[in-house]
Amino acid sequence: MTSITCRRILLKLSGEALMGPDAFGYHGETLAGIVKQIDEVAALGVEIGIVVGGGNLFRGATGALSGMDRATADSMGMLATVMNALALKDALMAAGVPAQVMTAVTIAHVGEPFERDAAVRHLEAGRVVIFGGGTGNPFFTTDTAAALRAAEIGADLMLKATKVDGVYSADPKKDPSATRYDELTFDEAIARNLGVLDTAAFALCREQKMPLQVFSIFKAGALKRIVHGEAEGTRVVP
Ligand SMILES: Nc1ncnc2c1ncn2[C@@H]1O[C@H](COP(=O)(O)OP(=O)(O)OP(=O)(O)O)[C@@H](O)[C@H]1O
Ligand SMILES: O=c1ccn([C@@H]2O[C@H](COP(=O)(O)O)[C@@H](O)[C@H]2O)c(=O)[nH]1
Repeated sequence: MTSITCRRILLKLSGEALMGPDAFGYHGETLAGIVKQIDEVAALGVEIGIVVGGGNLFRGATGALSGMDRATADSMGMLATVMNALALKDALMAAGVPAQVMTAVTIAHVGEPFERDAAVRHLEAGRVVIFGGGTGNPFFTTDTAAALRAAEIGADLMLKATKVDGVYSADPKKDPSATRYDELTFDEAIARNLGVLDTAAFALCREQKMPLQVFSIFKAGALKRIVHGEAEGTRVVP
């Protein structure tokens, strides 16, 4: 196999991916498959930060649609991502992978409050750091939180692990004629309004010259192939 192309990565993990074929919550077998992929890469010595979404539990926009105050609904969404961070930490620890949860919203006894230097120390000590609570601010998403944490920890690469196998010309779940890109630029992704990542997250990656790889977390061994520099999903480049 080829040599490792990154030293430190930030993995944005879809919350919805954690529910596998179910309609809500966590699917044990799917979670185990994700943990296996993270373990494979951690075993190579790659430092791994993770931002996990909340789509398997709650999204603020859904709460707002049913009449909730948006900022309150977003706080609930952020708490959902903390729950996912704890579920992921538990599954990683059970598999023997050291992991630490850090939260953007302070919740005593649940995880450490996010602090950049401490996060880097955990990474250097070989712990997977799971960032819960998004950015800590309403009206944002975990995509933007991922781009932010990737920049803060000095990641070489941001990865978006999701349910589709890359960036398409349109949402492949809605348009079966959509075609997948192997590579495109941030300028192209923003100009074409490609909805796989929010525009704020695309823009932050572009500004920070942070390459992004979008891939399906359901493909066994995909994460390992990416850190070995092999083609997988779509690469978005500055
Ligand atoms: N141009 C596109 N290319 C690929 N996927 C797209 C595109 N436009 C929209 N999507 C949709 O974006 C989804 C992934 O992003 P989304 O933010 O909805 O979920 P997520 O990152 O999986 O987070 P969570 O489930 O935690 O909210 C895909 O499942 C896909 O249906
Ligand atoms: O910085 C953030 C990140 C997230 N939220 C809220 O959490 C949910 C779940 O996150 P997803 O990115 O949609 O998976 C999101 O819908 C927001 O309600 C937030 O407020 N701020």
